[in-house]
Amino acid sequence: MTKKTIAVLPGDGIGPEVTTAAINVLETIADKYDHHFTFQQGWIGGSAIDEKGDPLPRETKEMSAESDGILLGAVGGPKWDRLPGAERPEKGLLEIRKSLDLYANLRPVKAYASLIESSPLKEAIVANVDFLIVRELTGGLYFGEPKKREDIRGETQAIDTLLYKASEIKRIAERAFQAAQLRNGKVVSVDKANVLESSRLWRETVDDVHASYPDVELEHMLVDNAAMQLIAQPAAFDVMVTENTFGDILSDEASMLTGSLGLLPSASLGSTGVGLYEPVHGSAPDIAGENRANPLAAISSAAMMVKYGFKMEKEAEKIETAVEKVLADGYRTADIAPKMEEAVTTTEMTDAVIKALE
Ligand SMILES: NC(=O)c1ccc[n+]([C@@H]2O[C@H](COP(=O)([O-])OP(=O)(O)OC[C@H]3O[C@@H](n4cnc5c(N)ncnc54)[C@H](O)[C@@H]3O)[C@@H](O)[C@H]2O)c1
Ligand SMILES: CC(C)[C@H](C(=O)O)[C@@H](O)C(=O)O
Ligand SMILES: [Mg+2]
Repeated sequence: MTKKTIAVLPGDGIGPEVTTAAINVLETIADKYDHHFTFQQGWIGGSAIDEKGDPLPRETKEMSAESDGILLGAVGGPKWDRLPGAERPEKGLLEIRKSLDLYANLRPVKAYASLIESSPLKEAIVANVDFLIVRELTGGLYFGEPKKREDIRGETQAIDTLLYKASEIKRIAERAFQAAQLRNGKVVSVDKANVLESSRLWRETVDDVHASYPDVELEHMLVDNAAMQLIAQPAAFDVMVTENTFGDILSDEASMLTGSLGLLPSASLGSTGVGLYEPVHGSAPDIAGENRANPLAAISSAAMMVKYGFKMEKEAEKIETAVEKVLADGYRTADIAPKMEEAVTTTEMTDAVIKALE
């Protein structure tokens, strides 16, 4: 019996609904394969501000650091939108990523065959889409200093700093080349090297790292072109590596190649051993509390946890196959349902996945 302690940080909006779904799936897996998973809940985001006065309370940070893996829902919502940057729910998420040095955010983008075949969404969904976005997660505009507002001659101005050290670029490039070696051997590095100094360093560093991976093909692409190529020929991508902000935007764009943002999982990995697993989507305040959210992104994030965090390959595959099966069987939450009246709820979709695991 393998024992694992999982820190569960549901957060805000649909976060609690989709993390509950993922926990139910993980409990089924534990029963089936004779593992023992202990779940410890912690506050993060807006609900943590309300309960503890801090978007990342110390106890959440400590519990997460000591866990074997962190399962996160989403943070944020209109209730906290007017708070200053340093006090916002999103600050809790950025702080946990930074404090655990989770610099490599893996965001797989894969179209399910059954969604292409059986859904009127088929024009949006593109066959053969199967690539991995490797997003740098602890640098760039999100963290660079100075980051502040100031009054200059009676006018307010705001500064964010896009800063990258060569060492930060090197380690994420290494992750991308290694991922490509396990896939189809092709990396596209996305930057804005025609304008940004940080991107010119990015490009040079990626080229330097590439010298150690001669078996991997490398192409550099400007981010505006990449945004277009993702739509024009998405099946041509294998691994895309990019900086924090570009990766955030391009992954939401890429989600629509699969039909919905509610399908995309992610793993944030770093140097400390503990990983954080969360859907790419946010707290979806427009559907929160309605049992309408698609839980598959969170469930697939749980699959990434058992695969990357616990090295349980067959358990991960079991979850992935169950997700494929429920889609092939026609289960559709509202975001992917051809007709609203045919949509299943979050809990019905979760129950279908659990049934498919048995
Ligand atoms: N990792 C995170 O915690 C995270 C990620 C993105 C946004 N956010 C936060 O979430 C809040 C809302 O942001 P937003 O509205 O721009 O983005 P969002 O991702 O929450 O929602 C965008 C759209 O996608 C839909 N959607 C998202 N997830 C879905 C799911 N699982 N099933 C069905 N539909 C889904 C929503 O209903 C909405 O229409 C903001 O406060 C933002 O900062 C948090
Ligand atoms: C909520 C926000 C800070 C976060 C990000 O930009 O990293 C989110 O959009 C994501 O994609 O995880
Ligand atoms: Mg995002």
